[in-house]
Amino acid sequence: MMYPVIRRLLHKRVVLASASPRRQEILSNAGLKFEVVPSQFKETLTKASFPTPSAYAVETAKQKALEVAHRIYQKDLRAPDIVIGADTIVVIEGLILEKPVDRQDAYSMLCRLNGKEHSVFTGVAIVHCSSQDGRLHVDVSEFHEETAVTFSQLSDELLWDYVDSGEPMDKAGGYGIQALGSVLVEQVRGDVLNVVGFPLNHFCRKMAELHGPPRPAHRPQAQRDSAPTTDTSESLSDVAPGGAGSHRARSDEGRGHGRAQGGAQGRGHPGSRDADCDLPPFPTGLLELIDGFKASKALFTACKLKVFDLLDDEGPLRAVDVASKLDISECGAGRLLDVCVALGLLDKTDRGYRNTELAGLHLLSRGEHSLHSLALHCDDHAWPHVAGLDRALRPGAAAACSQPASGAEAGAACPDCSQSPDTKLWFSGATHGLARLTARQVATAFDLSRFSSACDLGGCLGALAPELARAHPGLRVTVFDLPEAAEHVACLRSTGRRTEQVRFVPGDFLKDRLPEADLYIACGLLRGRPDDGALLSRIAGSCPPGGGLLLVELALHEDAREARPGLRRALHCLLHPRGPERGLSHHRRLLERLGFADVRVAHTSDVLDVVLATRAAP
Ligand SMILES: Cc1cn([C@H]2C[C@H](O)[C@@H](COP(=O)(O)OP(=O)(O)OP(=O)(O)O)O2)c(=O)[nH]c1=O
Repeated sequence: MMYPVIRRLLHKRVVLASASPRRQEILSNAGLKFEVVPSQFKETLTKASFPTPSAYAVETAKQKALEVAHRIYQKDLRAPDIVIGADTIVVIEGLILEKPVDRQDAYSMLCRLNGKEHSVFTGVAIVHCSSQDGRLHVDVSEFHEETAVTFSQLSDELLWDYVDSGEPMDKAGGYGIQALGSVLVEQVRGDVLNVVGFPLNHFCRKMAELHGPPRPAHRPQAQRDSAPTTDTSESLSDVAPGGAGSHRARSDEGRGHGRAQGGAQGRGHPGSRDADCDLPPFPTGLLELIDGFKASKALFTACKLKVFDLLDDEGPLRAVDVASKLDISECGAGRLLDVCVALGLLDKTDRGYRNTELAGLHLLSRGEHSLHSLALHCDDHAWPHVAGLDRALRPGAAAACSQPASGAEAGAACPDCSQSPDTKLWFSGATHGLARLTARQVATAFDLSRFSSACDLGGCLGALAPELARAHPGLRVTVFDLPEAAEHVACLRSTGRRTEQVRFVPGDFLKDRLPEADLYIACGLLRGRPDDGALLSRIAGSCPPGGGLLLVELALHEDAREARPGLRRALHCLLHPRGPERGLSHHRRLLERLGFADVRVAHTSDVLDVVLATRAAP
């Protein structure tokens, strides 16, 4: 069972700004998918300046979360959707106790708590982030939860024994109720998870309030910020009778940050029912899925018309000007531009439409991180493929692709595979922006310091080599690709990137002798290639014992429970009904058969998986 509101967050980039293993465990157990980025905020706020201890905890939680949100934004130039911060304090007789600084301090704290009741407060900050005008925009929601804990009367000896266990040191008030510290506790009133560091129940209610569809007008909204109430299941339900209008209202509240970055944001929960009118939960997420193809097509069309280029050059522009400059109808232009606004790709101002930061970064036809060609590729190749999906799934259409690959026409190696959108994608140049966006993650996915030379087969469109050189200053990188690919590497030279470590060697990795190296890199070369074993065996033949092979592939991830990677892989397989299913286990088996050992995997992003294998001694 998963809280509906947690399910709604599965497609958002959620970050927990905490190093606390307890908080991580509580949120993981609830099914939330999140990244952990511990906060570097120094907990030095002046306690006396806060009207209440809880206000101090809430402010500390907020500062923790904001520090992480700003750090991520500075690093990625992309706002995460949600950053969660928390701070737990113990309060006895008005005195705030945080983590003990040493054993004596821990003992003193425990003595204060001995035989008495105290309060544990956890302040929580939920920071919704978006990027506006090139700056991070935050919308902070906060709350606190209080739990009363009573200690038994305990002997000095027991308290010292407990201090000597080491448990108190990283915990507010010097005890951990979830472990050995439970022997100290006689009574708890309230949410015990709040004591352990995170008030999950209150968090879910708060999130339901923030992310749930508006409740029907005839049922007044319950007061949510009070202590835990008994209507938990009701308040967490997805129920929102109404129709499409209810979703619209949610977007209008300004909670649409990251609209263009995720997929369905919630799914109907068949288990919960509105007791009053016996309607099923309103399937907001499902309707978003049903409409998803229209959103994609609008984005593709705007890219094809170069709307974003035009607005970058001349914006802000009104619909009438966009229409005349692109030679489309005024009414059509207005509608397309408004859809782009709703998708978070354009802003509508008094002076006309202009690109959002997301569109400016990724949807112009030029630019280092442009995904424009990827969008065009999806429109031209993946779209017709998806449109014919029902035919491809019919019996008889599922025979495994068995034609051998030949020569350097990698994308056209097999007629069936050549029709597969993702295979073409790697070879069409459409992934240039994607390759650039992911190159750093790939280059740093593993410690490669034991290698002195690397050979990037196929060159990965010139994107990976400079990142490898940057991340591993001792590594010489050879890009081995067809002569016509030399321009990719040459153009890096003109951009002044670190290139003294990088050289280009022309050749066909399917036919020619591979340049010597102790690390071979095959980026996007295997997927859709029926003879992937033959290519890997060529590499194995050149790789010295102790040498490595770095494989980078789309959607190898086999764990369908992982929301985004799982979905990506499932969609990939669906689009390749005639291709063999090749996930991590296939590659692992193949590599081991070819004499590679210690096969390790890094899931670098939602998009790529990186595998590092070491050539065993013969
Ligand atoms: C009272 C009590 C606290 N604690 C923990 C919860 C918190 O992790 C910790 C209080 O310290 P915090 O400063 O709230 O959190 P933290 O330093 O562990 O992590 P971060 O600042 O990165 O978010 O005490 C228990 O684990 N059990 C308990 O019974």
